[in-house]
Amino acid sequence: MENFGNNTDLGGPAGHRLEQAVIRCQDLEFSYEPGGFSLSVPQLEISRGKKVALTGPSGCGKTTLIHLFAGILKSGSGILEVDGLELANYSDRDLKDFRILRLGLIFQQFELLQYLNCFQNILLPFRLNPVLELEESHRNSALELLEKVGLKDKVKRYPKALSQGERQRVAVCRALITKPSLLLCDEPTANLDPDNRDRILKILFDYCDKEKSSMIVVTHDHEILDRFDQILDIREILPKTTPVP
Ligand SMILES: Nc1ncnc2c1ncn2[C@@H]1O[C@H](COP(=O)(O)OP(=O)(O)OP(=O)(O)O)[C@@H](O)[C@H]1O
Repeated sequence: MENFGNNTDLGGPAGHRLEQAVIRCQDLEFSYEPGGFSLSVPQLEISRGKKVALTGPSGCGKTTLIHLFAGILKSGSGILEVDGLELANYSDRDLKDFRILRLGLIFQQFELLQYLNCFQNILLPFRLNPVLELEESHRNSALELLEKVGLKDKVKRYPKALSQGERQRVAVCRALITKPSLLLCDEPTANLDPDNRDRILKILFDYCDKEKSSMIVVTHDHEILDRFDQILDIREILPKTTPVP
C-alpha cells in the first residue's frame, strides 16, 4: 500500500500519475441504503489531463458520483480507480490523506469552517495533514489566489460575513492551494454573476493547463459547456440508475 503519510510530492509526475486514465470504473455499484437511490456504472474512463463537464437533471446522481470519485462514499462492488489508485484497497485514514494530497474538492455547500477566516480556510489542508508542511510560499499563494478571485480585501473575514458567491470563491482557492492532480468541482460557479463565473473558470482552466491536472466539473450551466474537452451526460454513463420515487 502506498504510504500517503510520506508523500509530499503533490504536483510532480510521480509513477502512479503516468496512468492514461485519471478515472476508471468497471461494474461499479453503489446505493445509499437498500431500496434507496442506487447507481451503477458499467464502464467509464476519463483520460488524464482532460477537463470534463458532468451534466444531467437534478437528482440523477452527479454529486453522488463525484463523492465516490473522492472516496467520501464507498462503492458496494466493482472497480474504481482514481489517479491510478484502486480506492477499495485503502483505509478511511488513507483516503483522507489521498483527498488532501491528490484532490482539489469544491463542494456544493463549500464546506468552509466557520471559525476560520478566509486565509485560514484556504490553508486548512495544511492543518488537516501535518505532512504537508506549511511554508511561507503557501501563505503567499493563498494571498495571490485571494487576489485572483477578487477577495484581497476580505482575507480576514469569516465565512458568515461573506456572500454565497464569495464563499464559493474561497472554496475555489482552497481547492487549488495544494496543487492537486485532480479537481472535483460540484457546481463551482452556481452562485456567481457572469463576470465572476468567467474569472473563476479561467482560474480553474489555467491551473489545469499549467499543472497538467484533470478536472471534473458538475454543472447545470449550458453556456459554459463548450469550454470543456468533454461533456458527460450522467444519463449516458449510469444506465441502471434507480431514482427514488
Ligand atoms: N445521504 C443520502 N442518503 C440517501 N439518499 C441520498 C443521499 N444523498 C443524496 N441522496 C439521493 O440520491 C439521489 C442523487 O442525489 P445527487 O445529489 O447525487 O444528485 P445530483 O444529480 O447531484 O442532483 P443536483 O443536480 O440537484 O445537485 C437523489 O435522489 C438524492 O435524494
